[in-house]
Amino acid sequence: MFILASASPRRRELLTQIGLTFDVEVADIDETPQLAEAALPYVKRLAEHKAAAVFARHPNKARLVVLGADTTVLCDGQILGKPEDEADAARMLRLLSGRTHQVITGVALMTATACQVAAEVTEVEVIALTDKQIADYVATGEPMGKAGAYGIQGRAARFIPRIEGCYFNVVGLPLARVSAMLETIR
Ligand SMILES: Cc1cn([C@H]2C[C@H](O)[C@@H](COP(=O)(O)OP(=O)(O)OP(=O)(O)O)O2)c(=O)[nH]c1=O
Repeated sequence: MFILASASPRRRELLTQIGLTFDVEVADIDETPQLAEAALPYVKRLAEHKAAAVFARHPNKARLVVLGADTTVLCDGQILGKPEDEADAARMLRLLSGRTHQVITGVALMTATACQVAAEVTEVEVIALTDKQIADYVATGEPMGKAGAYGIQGRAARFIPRIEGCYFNVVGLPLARVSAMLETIR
């Protein structure tokens, strides 16, 4: 049995895109970074925590495979999670404006015998945004529920001239990496 431990509709769509069938269960864990925790260990810890929370719920673990993931944005040393409200979204977008940041997704694949954990980094360039562009974008509602307050797969595509690395990693799952991890257990 393969379970995606995530509430993210993007992750569901991405896994479906590569032809996988799976169940979905939401882990719902505390995503607060620890004091002075760096971004890579942070996303790996959360991915593993999400996978472990769902794994623990199942009595029959012998054939259970659970995938947990966490996406965060790192800009100028600051970890940007999902915005709390519209003002927070605008603050994040002002920070991202006119510079390159990293989108980091941690993934954890848990079975009864092992837990593989990895993190993938994609560099994302954002054009210089005007106050009006930021206000108009925030008003669409798209930033809510997304790390760094934008969706590259949505309207924010027009603010992103180039990326370096895996596109799907920015949307929420590094598909080639996840697929390679799954190959090792099949
Ligand atoms: C940067 C970026 C993030 N995102 C999304 C992917 C993730 O859903 C979200 C980051 O939040 P996460 O905490 O990684 O995931 P989630 O809360 O949506 O779901 P769960 O914790 O249950 O797995 O941001 C985009 O959709 N597009 C983007 O361009």
